[in-house]
Amino acid sequence: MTGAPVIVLIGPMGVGKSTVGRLLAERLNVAYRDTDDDIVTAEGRTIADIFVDEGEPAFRVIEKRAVRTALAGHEGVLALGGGAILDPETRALLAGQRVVYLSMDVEEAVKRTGLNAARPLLAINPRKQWRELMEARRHLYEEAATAVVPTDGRTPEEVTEAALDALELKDA
Ligand SMILES: Nc1ncnc2c1ncn2[C@@H]1O[C@H](COP(=O)(O)OP(=O)(O)OP(=O)(O)O)[C@@H](O)[C@H]1O
Ligand SMILES: O=C(O)C1=C[C@@H](O)[C@@H](O)[C@H](O)C1
Ligand SMILES: [Mg+2]
Repeated sequence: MTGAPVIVLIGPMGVGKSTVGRLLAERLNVAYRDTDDDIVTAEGRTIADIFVDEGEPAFRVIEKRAVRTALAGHEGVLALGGGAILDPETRALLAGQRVVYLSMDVEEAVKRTGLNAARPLLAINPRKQWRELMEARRHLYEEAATAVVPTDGRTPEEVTEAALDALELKDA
């Protein structure tokens, strides 16, 4: 019998979920886990390859399963893929969890993600794509969040401290 993750990180591609997630895990002395990594390991191929081979809807089915498994089996810090909150069952599972939404503005997003082909949803015209994704998703991130932590102009260490403060886990 395992409990829930101590923190679930959500937010858009490149906002720093992996970077901050590892720092939070170190601070809290727990393990870090990332559902994108779980999917790559289980499938034996990259996320970009899954998108190309099977399309986004098939990826979302795989992702939903990976998120459910990780929420039930991981007690450390858990980062979800940027689009995981699109799924209503995933959002229902997040209710009652300690969820941190890491946010940033579009210019910061372009700086952090660049033109990286590993992010298939930002492969063409990343600034426009990112704006459109956020229009569709911002309210979902906000609704799922226990705490919103802006990352613009903050180092990963500062974001980590802000998240611990927001969750009142500073002395944990
Ligand atoms: N607070 C920060 N300030 C500046 N750069 C940052 C910050 N946090 C992360 N980065 C940089 O931004 C990039 C994306 O960070 P990271 O991979 O942690 O984001 P992510 O949310 O896990 O992205 P992904 O969508 O790939 O899962 C990396 O190059 C990282 O070093
Ligand atoms: O925002 C998204 O829809 C995605 C984010 C990444 O974490 C990956 O899960 C994938 O590239 C899709
Ligand atoms: Mg990541």
